[in-house]
Amino acid sequence: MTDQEIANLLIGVLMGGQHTSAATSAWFLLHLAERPDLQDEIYQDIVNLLKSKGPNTTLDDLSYDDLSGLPNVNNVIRETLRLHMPLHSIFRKVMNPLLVPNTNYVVPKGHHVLVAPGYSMTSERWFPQALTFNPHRWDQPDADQQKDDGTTVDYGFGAISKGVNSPYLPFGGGRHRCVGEQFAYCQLGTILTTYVYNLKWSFKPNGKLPEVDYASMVTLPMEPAEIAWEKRDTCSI
Ligand code: HEM
Repeated sequence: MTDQEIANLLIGVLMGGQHTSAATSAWFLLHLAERPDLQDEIYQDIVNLLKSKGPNTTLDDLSYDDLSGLPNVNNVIRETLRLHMPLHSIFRKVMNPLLVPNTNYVVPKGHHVLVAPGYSMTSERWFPQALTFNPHRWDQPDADQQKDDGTTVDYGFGAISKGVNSPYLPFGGGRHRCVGEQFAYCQLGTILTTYVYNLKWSFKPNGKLPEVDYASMVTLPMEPAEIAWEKRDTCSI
């Protein structure tokens, strides 16, 4: 591999792996600032999980597998990614003349096409009350009305769905689908669990959910995006 290729790959992993998770964390903190009820639900889930693992269990004792026992944590991440897919545009180079379905248009070889899954992820057609932050919509595992045929493929980083015809595609689809999805859920779940177990938060007086900055490379909140913290009894930071 050349130095240029190594540098390109590192930029891909660092950009793809850091900015995306940072943006998602910012958005779930901001949405939860409006929803103390959801913070408390997650807090109660964590307390129950720690109790179930025996006396004196702390957050540090939790493992990767334990995150699957915190459904509200995963649902908050899933819902945040629905409303705020960090990479709003996905590009593909057309390798063979491409007929646009149900039309006479053909995209010539060598051109690029752009896909914006945020369109279907915020469409009423697929998600009732689409612009409302409602993690509980994911209590139904098929809330994305996945039209998947159930087949999976393993490109070397674990089996993933082959399907690209779901309206919910925050990690893209096909051959260049995100390789970091599982890592991202682990990282984001750890961040959210740590925040909720230690702190409660809300907007400052007159504060509100900020607008989206679509001009930034990943969809970040516009400034000001400030919240006020309060320590919980279980705070250890
Ligand atoms: C919330 C977190 C993340 C989101 C929403 C996300 C989203 C995406 C999307 C939309 C793509 C493009 C897929 C396509 O073109 O179809 C992608 C590709 C990629 N992601 Fe992620 N990503 C996240 C986290 C991560 C993490 C944590 C890593 C690495 C540790 C990572 C590594 C990559 C890489 C290397 C690619 C390029 C794959 C390829 O071209 O074959 N991502 N990601």
